[in-house]
Amino acid sequence: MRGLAHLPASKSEANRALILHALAGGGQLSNLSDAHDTQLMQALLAAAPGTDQLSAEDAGTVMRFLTAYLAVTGWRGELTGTPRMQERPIGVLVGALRQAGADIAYEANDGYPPLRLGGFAPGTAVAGPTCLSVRGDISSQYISALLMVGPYLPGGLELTLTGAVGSRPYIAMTVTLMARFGALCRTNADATQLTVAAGRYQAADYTVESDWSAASYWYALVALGPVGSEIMLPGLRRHSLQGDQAIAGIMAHFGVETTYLPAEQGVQLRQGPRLGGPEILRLDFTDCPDLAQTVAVVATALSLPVDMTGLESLRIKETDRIAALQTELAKFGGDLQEVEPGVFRAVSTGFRVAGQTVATYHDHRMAMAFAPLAMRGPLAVAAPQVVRKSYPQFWSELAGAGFMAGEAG
Ligand SMILES: O=C(O)C1=C[C@@H](OP(=O)(O)O)[C@@H](O)[C@H](O)C1
Ligand SMILES: C=C(OP(=O)(O)O)C(=O)O
Repeated sequence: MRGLAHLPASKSEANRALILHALAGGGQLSNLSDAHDTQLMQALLAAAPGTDQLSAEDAGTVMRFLTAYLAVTGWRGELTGTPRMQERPIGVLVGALRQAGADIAYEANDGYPPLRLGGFAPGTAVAGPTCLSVRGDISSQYISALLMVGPYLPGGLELTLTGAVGSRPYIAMTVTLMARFGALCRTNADATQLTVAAGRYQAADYTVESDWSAASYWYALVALGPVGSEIMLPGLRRHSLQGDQAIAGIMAHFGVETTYLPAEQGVQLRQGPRLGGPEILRLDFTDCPDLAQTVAVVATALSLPVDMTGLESLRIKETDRIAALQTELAKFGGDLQEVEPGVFRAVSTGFRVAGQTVATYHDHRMAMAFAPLAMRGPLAVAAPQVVRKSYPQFWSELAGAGFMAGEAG
């Protein structure tokens, strides 16, 4: 395996920075990637003033962050997405924005895109902040979207989170980036209430970090590769804003050692001894749902059973990722069953890689999570171009590392 792989920049950081930059009206953003979700956010922000028809395509962050941004900036028009996006819920966010004074209607099904935005008319005689309350167990993207427009709501925003809250590191990332652009966001002790001061963002420069979610596929390659496999990943930081940095700790269980290089040069991955542990490892993906597919594939391929929890949000992502994993793992002799409510056990039933074709369900992570199985035998990936959503160079980087990228016929 080649010694170095290039990662894309984080689409989560980039799409927040783009919204904050648009509201601030200045500053220099560096290391924006050519990932489609990032390119799309840039293109739609630029196009919005001159059009009344926008499509967020299949990009969750674009759909949710733009809904809030367009609402408070008084944009009028239709915001839609792919057929799959029209199945991904947005009712919690729309409900909150309506309460804040946004005119938003559903064009087809209640609670789902496409949306018709008809302007913003917040109350005027407000004493204190705009108080909104949202549940936190469907998508943290609603919360990030509301926080980012918080300074522009009358009196600022007091946001109460109810119930279980998933993907918390993404909320923390939002708060940190808002601070970079000069907005003050305070959190109470149990992190159920977030208060954003009214004001205006200030122009700021920001360099987007490389993407830890994308790094997870290189961790998988090292875990499944021959003894001595190693790879360097430039651009990853020890002090990351990304919750998917959790992959470093998770993959230690599968024998991948992470070394942070000096001066934030990146990380070096090396296959080493596996951490000892219980017979069946238990891992919680509540805070890092995008890592679940990578880990399910590695665990089954290595015959190291894992009980996976916190997978609830996987059903409403680019595809139903639990169903997709179950179908595709079964082709190789892997199994993912719900052994008790909310606990999915990933196990091998005689794992073998021998020319199977992986279906990808319009989901970049299905393609990239299964690709490392090439370390164990030949396989084909259907519709490989799905990777463009977050990691357009994935196949060329794999080829550079010694793999022949081949498309399924
Ligand atoms: O805010 C973000 O950048 C994201 C939040 C997560 O979504 P949920 O909050 O819906 O879990 C994650 O799965 C997605 O890829 C990116
Ligand atoms: C869930 C994802 O993206 P989004 O929700 O932004 O479409 C993802 O990239 O895994």
